[in-house]
Amino acid sequence: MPLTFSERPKIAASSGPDGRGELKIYENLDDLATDFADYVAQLSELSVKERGVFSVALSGGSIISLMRKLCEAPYNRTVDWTKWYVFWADERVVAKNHADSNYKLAKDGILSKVPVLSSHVHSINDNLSAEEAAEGYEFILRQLVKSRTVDVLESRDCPKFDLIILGMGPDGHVASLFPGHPAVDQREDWVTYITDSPKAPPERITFTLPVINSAANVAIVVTGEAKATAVHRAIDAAPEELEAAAIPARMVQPTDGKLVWFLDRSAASKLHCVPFEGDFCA
Ligand SMILES: O=C(O)[C@H](O)[C@@H](O)[C@H](O)[C@H](O)COP(=O)(O)O
Repeated sequence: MPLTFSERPKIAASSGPDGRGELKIYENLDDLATDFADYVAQLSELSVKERGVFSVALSGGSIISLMRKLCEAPYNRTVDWTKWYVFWADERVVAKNHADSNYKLAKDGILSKVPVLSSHVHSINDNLSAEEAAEGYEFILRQLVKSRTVDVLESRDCPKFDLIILGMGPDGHVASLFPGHPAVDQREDWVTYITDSPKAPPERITFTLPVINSAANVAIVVTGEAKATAVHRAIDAAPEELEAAAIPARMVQPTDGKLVWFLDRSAASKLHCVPFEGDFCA
């Protein structure tokens, strides 16, 4: 049996300044992946117990490989996968079997290895333009909110996912919300699109910030030295340190949900709010 959640070696677990989430920092990727699997499995169990479903939105990139432990014992047996409803916080507008597809990445990495029901996996229609794909995805979401498959944030007309899992780029983008891009300021639509992504491929659909910030839980999973500056700017840079446009990762502040950062030591190396001496394990 794996170590219990609190026994597993973390370097530090603390809360970011101004309540900007809980920080979990790990010496290595294996410890991060193990704890992350535990975190997702616990949220799934809680959501299924409370609502009978677990609605989760994935991103692309390295988070899928960091979710690999969910496909192994004990999670492949203990998680009630048939209650999962899977969405994408962002998706590239390419064919679903294209190497750039986040759907393909998740299917190959996780969904083909666990008994999630294919009818519960909601990928974009890959025969449409970016604009049409975003409209179509939002339509599906609105239907599932009506059926309460995806809960709704009472205070706002917004879907309330049980968990949204985000990666972050070295520029501080999350999902396909890039610094300075008008999509970051979209407050009406639930899903928008871009055709000029600075990260290839150019055409993508993406959840807007109101949807991300309406989630019951948001996990941002970031590893590697290349992202350390963006992690600092997102979590504990003083406002005067930031250029005009706050980076999108800093704008992830769930309305009444919980934000947790899963970081390896390299990605956390420029944080000022977490000294590395001693063990902050909770
Ligand atoms: O479609 C995408 O590209 C992603 O959703 C994007 O937001 C990704 O999560 C980050 O760029 C981090 O990617 P890495 O973890 O692979 O660096």
